[in-house]
Amino acid sequence: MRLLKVATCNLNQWAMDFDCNVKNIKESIASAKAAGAVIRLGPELEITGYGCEDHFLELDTVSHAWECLKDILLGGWTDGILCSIGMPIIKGSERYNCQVLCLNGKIIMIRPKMWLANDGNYRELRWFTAWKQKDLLMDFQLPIEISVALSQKSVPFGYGYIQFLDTAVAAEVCEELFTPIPPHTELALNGVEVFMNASGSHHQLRKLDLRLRAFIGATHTRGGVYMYSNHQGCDGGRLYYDGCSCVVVNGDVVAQGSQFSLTDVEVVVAQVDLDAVASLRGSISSFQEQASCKTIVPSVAVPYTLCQSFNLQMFLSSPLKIKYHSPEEEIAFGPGCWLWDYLRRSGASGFLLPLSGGADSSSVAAIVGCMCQLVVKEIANGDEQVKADAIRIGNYANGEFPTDSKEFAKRVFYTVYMGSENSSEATKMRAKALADEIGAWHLDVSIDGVVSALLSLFQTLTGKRPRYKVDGGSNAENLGLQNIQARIRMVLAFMLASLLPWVHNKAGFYLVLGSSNVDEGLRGYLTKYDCSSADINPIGSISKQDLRAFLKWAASHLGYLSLAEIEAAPPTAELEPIRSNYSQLDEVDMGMTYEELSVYGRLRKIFRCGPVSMFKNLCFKWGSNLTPSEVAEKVKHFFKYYSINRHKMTVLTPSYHAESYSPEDNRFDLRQFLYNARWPYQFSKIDQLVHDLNGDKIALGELSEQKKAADYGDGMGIVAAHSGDPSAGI
Ligand SMILES: Nc1ncnc2c1ncn2[C@@H]1O[C@H](COP(=O)(O)OP(=O)(O)OC[C@H]2O[C@@H]([n+]3cccc(C(=O)O)c3)[C@H](O)[C@@H]2O)[C@@H](O)[C@H]1O
Ligand SMILES: Nc1ncnc2c1ncn2[C@@H]1O[C@H](COP(=O)(O)OP(=O)(O)OP(=O)(O)O)[C@@H](O)[C@H]1O
Ligand SMILES: NC(=O)CC[C@H](N)C(=O)O
Repeated sequence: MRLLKVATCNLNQWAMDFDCNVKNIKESIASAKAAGAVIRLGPELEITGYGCEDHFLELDTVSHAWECLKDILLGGWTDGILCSIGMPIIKGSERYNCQVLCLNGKIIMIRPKMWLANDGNYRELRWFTAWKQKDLLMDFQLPIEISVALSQKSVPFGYGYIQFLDTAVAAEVCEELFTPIPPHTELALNGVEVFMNASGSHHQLRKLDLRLRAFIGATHTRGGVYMYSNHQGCDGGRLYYDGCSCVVVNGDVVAQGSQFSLTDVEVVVAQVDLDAVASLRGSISSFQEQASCKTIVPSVAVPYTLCQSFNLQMFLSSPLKIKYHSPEEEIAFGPGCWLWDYLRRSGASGFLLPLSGGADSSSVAAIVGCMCQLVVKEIANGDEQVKADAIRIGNYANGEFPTDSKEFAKRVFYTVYMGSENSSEATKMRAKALADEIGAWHLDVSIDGVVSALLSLFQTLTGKRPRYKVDGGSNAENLGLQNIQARIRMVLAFMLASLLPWVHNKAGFYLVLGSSNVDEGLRGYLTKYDCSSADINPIGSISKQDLRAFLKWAASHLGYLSLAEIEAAPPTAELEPIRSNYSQLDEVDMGMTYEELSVYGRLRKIFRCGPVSMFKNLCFKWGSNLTPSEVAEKVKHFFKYYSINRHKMTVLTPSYHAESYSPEDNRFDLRQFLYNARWPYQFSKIDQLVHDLNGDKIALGELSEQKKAADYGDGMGIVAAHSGDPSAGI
């Protein structure tokens, strides 16, 4: 037997905070050593943080990373343990995203990333060059200060592996695993038994399965130990890196770290027998045949052993049942942890939420409640960092700290219901009931006085007073009157967030939380700079469908029972007067259902459909219920409003990124914001297709009743917990 103890980790790094990052790296190495591990893997670009973005272009960032690495190496941290540490490195005139492999105070190899992540949220090609010299390791002269400090002049740089006396180990960096020809295939044929994947991978609902399938696939038929390390937390942007560090042996997960956690450093250890890898490889004839004619990958020989021989002090890690969170849990915990990082790092004293008693703002309130529950739980588990942050933010004194989530919420969470003459008693009561259940400091104010003051000012200026549509007003008057309410709420929210702490003798400010969901953004069913224009928004890329499922789940699992009633109520903006024969409803106003919006959103973004191909796809999808001309009307209606309102995406509140169909304009869904909203060329093509189809419906026999229900019904909502959408990318 060749027994090997390995450690990987989830680290909560913060882009550009070198002190925080080095502290976490050292702590993870110390825990790995304490557990007896001889390999320690950390996440991609862990010294700088993954999300430095254009800071990678600054030479300072690269030189600070070297300084930190020098500190780690001179501090004896790498004595007796192979450490893979991620940082940017400039070689000649190019900058590479590298794994620096260190042992006993020396750098033994530098492995630059060969296939960069450059789609969706990723723009690595903007900052790094991909390493392309695959057939040789080059000699890299270390920067002079490092060279002097380490008494080491140069190091092998490039693609290759490390040949120890008893095994071979190689790095495969994040995206490389997900390429059509991943490096581990030929590395395995070259005898590499341990793969170290350092990653910077963000959370997306239902994505974990895609990752795990890749680790399992990499080692199931070709054998190997696959180590995965990831960041965990908000490192300064819209993404939440969701940990899940793990170790997989020959296709079995034998150690799995958390996906969502408030802990800064989590080390995951596994004890494996490398003879199990050799044995599997030896039993597969095709593996042997391909290995015998492999392309030779360069290697660095290190005369050092990593393994122990058979002994009973070291038991073997056995296969685990993989833990997946349901999408509802993902919505609670991902944004909940992201909010905590944002709060503790922003210097704010809490959150303020305009709480309408509707589904969206109530979801945000529940997520903040979940955050408070997580904080109390983590403190009870003994996390000193969470405790120190909570004491500071919650303003505790005399050795007190949070032990009850409602008590903690009262200190860090204000909710405010801002009613107008158009608000109903029902939403007002729901808002109050929910705030009480969470423990928030709740306020209830009427904004009618401010609205009428503004209208009087307008009347003095123009001599006219607008009327609602139900009272005989025009569309423009109706919209104007609605938007005054929405925008006054925004002004009031920011005023309260900055002044309420002062009223309560607390220092600092509160962050205003926004609550528009992804579908409203896509359709533009929100007022520009309304109450949803906030500092940050935890649900901005989550669909209404998923939020409703979340509310049902949260009612029982977070213990906020009033959410069940909130979920059951029809969504309404309550911006127009309620009359016996009229009450404003979202889906009527929008001219489409939230379910349909989810379908349009996915087709537009994930399947990259323009109007014509969306029409064709929907003819198949909905064709048994709708004629082509009905489908055409729906598609045109959607594209008209999408394009009229696209400008609103440019000022969207920064939101947690949770969905691959997010329309977020600033970083993710890059499109113009001035359109010809009549789409004359595309719409006339659709008209021609409708004409050619001559009113045909899709042949009914071709669709089973079950499929029809799934496609037109709730088939686009929350699906099985871990059925990742392969087309969504990883
Ligand atoms: N192409 C373009 N490029 C840049 N900016 C453009 C623009 N077209 C209009 N604009 C600007 O945008 C303004 C129109 O947008 P906006 O002010 O949003 O106004 P608008 O879209 O006309 O109205 C807001 C809609 O959101 C609905 N709503 C639903 C639910 C909740 C809430 C809420 O607020 O709580 C609101 C409300 O019922 C109404 O139908 C124009 O007055 C103009 O200033
Ligand atoms: N009466 C209100 N008091 C406080 N905030 C409000 C009020 N009405 C609306 N808002 C704020 O404006 C946002 C947008 O309103 P909108 O009606 O779209 O959402 P909602 O009421 O939370 O949910 P739903 O869309 O399910 O009705 C809300 O999420 C909320 O933050
Ligand atoms: N940092 C990366 O290479 C990201 C890879 C991949 N797109 C992921 O999300 O996991």
